[in-house]
Amino acid sequence: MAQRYVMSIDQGTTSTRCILFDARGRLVSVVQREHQQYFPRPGWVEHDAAEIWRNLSKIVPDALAQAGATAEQVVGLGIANQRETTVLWDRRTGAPVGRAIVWQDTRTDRMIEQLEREPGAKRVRELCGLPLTTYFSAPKIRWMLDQTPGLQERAERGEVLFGTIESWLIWNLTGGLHVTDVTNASRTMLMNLRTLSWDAELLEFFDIPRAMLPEIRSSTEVYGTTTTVVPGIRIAAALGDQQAALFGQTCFAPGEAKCTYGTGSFLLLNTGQTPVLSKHGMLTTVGFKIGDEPAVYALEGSMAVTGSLVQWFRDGLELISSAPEIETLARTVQDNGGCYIVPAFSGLFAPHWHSEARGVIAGLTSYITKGHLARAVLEATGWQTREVVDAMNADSGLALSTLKVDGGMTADNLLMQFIADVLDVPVVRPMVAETVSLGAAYAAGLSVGYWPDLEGLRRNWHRAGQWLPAMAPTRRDTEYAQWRQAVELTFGWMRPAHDSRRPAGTDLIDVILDDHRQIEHLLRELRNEDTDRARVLSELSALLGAHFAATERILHKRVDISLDQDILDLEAAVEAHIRDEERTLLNELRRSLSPSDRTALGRAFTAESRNYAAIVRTRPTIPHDE
Ligand SMILES: Nc1ncnc2c1ncn2[C@@H]1O[C@H](COP(=O)(O)OP(=O)(O)O)[C@@H](O)[C@H]1O
Ligand SMILES: O=P(O)(O)OC[C@H](O)CO
Repeated sequence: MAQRYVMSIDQGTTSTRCILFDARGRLVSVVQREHQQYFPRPGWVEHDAAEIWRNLSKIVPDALAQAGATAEQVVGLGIANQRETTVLWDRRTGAPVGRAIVWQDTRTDRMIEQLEREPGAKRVRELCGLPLTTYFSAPKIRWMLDQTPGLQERAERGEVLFGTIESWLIWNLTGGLHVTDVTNASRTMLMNLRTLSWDAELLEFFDIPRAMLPEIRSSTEVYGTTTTVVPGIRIAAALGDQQAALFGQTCFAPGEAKCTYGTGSFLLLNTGQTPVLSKHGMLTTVGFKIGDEPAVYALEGSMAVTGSLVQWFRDGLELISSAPEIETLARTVQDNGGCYIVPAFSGLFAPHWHSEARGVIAGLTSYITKGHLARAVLEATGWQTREVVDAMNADSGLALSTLKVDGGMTADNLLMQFIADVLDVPVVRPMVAETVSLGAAYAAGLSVGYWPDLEGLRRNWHRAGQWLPAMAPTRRDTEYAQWRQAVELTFGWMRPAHDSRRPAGTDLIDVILDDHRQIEHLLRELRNEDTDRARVLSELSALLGAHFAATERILHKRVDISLDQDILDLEAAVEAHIRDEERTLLNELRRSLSPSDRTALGRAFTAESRNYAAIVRTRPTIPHDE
């Protein structure tokens, strides 16, 4: 009989991998393709979902060809994917709406500041287990719906669909099945952690139409069969990549944990069948759900920037030409020379969750060489792990006794030793380093009966590397204190919009767009019956007055909108003003103004708004309609 395989796809932040595994969990073939990273503005990160799909279409047949196998020999396909990254697409044509917004993207930081002030903000974490930050899908969806006129209405009619990457890939592979798995759904901020279904309160909070959302399914079940690329393969599992790694590391029992060190790093602890809400900055997430069995939950400590700091050292600073060279360079010195790098490139994730933080290099003196910087880069991953483990221990009431690791950075011995040193526990690495792919394969294999049970999978786990702690406690404590001091320096760098502390040099177009988004937000708030209308009307009145005054004085454009009119008429007039300005005036300004003019006018516009706010506090406000 012909050999049978499980196929897994790992759609990661930087590349997509297709791997065939045999029954003993051994790799039979591996094909990988990178996709382009788009950084259109500081803090923005985008992917082209169509490119990711094209890459997948190439690597799947290539992986089969490399193994000399046919589709009939594949018992099932498991998909693991970068989580949270948000794709919108047209149900009819299947074309993505703009680029996908990647999990690292911080463009919604101001929106988050505003949402935090909303009455329902406190409930969000209780319902979905996640803090309000730029990281998750809901604010990204909201941002996309706000950007394109008419998109919200189309989403309400179900003409525009949302999915995380596995959902997008399954849609394409099956010719239109719109599903997501429960682990990915648990990263959107829209799923209720206990009912495992979309939550009405959360949908209303973010104003996201239910019609655009996929159906939530288990992590292991046959969703459908591929109809394209290589037709006839059962899609038998899907998991977020970090949950897939938890599965691949066979952390099936409560108390078992792993940390995957890739672009970012993610430590997950299996907490069993009850969700544990963190008091120390961990996320509560779904670990996996096997068929009809109850879901298994996890606590997660997410570190946004770890391997990507090494990439920045290589590509941004050009101090090394390949990632492994960082270890060689770091070994040219004995220690970090007092230098710390806190890579808050996407704000700070666990356990701090400061969307407005930005990175620092602290402790610079003329003594510091690129060797010290290389050490500081690696140590940043170690210290971030320490912060996460401390928080995890505090939440679970247990002390982690060993850390199972995997991912690209585990090739770095100096780093692995440093992690063992700062955690003061052994660090162990399994034989198969491709744990994400292996986890997706395990889940798919279980789903179709290729592997009978979890115990059999456990027996496949073999230790390949171990690092034991060797750092003196006093050194550990002193350096940890310095790290924490450096972390504090990153807080509060980016200020929210409409905060009087907004930096004076803000770009004009951004200032106007910020005003528009804030005005729309207040109008939306007015439609909410539970809202404090008097407060919102007074905020809206102040903002409209300041915005119109600045538009007239700085842009010399007359605004014929009276604040003294019925709220419905005012709403229509304001919406027309926003539409008109964004279609015409802003594009003209983009074409005609130089960057320095934009900054100067942005400063003037902000100053004029503030001036108005200061002198017109007693001017008439929008009339109450009750
Ligand atoms: N020897 C090394 N030392 C430190 N970092 C490394 C080393 N080798 C690879 N990396 C980092 O690991 C990351 C790649 O790991 P991988 O698990 O493939 O990531 P992902 O799945 O997130 O794409 C890159 O960010 C790279 O900079
Ligand atoms: O694709 P990776 O390995 O960088 O993982 C990304 C995470 O899933 C983001 O939450």
